[in-house]
Amino acid sequence: MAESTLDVVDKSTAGADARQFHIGVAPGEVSTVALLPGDPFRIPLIASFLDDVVDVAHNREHRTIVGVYKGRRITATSTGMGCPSTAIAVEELARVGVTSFIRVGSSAALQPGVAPGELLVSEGTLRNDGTTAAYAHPGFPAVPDTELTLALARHSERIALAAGSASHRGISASDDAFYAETPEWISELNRLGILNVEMESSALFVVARLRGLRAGMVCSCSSNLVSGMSLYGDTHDLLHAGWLRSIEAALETAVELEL
Ligand SMILES: O=P(O)(O)O[C@H]1O[C@H](CO)[C@@H](O)[C@H]1O
Ligand SMILES: O=c1cc[nH]c(=O)[nH]1
Repeated sequence: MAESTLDVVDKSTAGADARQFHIGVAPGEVSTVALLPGDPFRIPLIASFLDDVVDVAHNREHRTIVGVYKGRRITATSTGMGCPSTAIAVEELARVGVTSFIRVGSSAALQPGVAPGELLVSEGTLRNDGTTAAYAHPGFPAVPDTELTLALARHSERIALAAGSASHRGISASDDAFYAETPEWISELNRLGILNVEMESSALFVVARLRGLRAGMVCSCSSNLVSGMSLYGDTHDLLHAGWLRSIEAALETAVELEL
């Protein structure tokens, strides 16, 4: 057989020290901790908590800013929706210097008694996504950093209670297909005691673990899939208030743990 003339790229190292292809950020432009909303239009909400905000980059769904909260440099980058773009954002942010990640998202509740705008802190995620299958054995757990999660849960509860709201913690699920969440699937997740469903934490937790990074997630409840609520739009003001509380909890965690 003829010798191969291919010079196959190794993506684990290629371009690692350059301006990153998707997020458009170069090494040194960001801090060691990043807050990760899904939606780029939520970046200004995070900016409203920060001083000395600098717009770093905005490419595709990934908008990045850096600012200062209580003396600590904080980055915020939007992941876009779903595990594929989240894995890319985490990989590329790690290459430019981020070591800790806190997702501040929206998520639907799967247990009765959880209302829109309440906070949901993840203790682990059921991996119903395709992206992490490319990274790890199906039995590999998607788990956040323990110390980060305990601090995040404590700040979330304090901030939510002070606002007359509530914070919950439990196991999350990440789905790929928002509109393929059938009543049967929602019932099964509920039966397993899963607290909430969203679309990014599986990739965040698995990639972070495999790369030796720290990660956690706090979401604002957007709706409750087992309480007969079907209209997402009606809950927007409550969802928005929960986003603000989740951002404050993530920032306080970053300061306390010096992330
Ligand atoms: O509001 P974000 O953070 O994007 O999170 C949730 O909202 C999107 C679905 O509506 C998915 O990305 C899901 O995870
Ligand atoms: O996956 C998701 C995320 C938010 N809300 C849902 O109903 N499903």
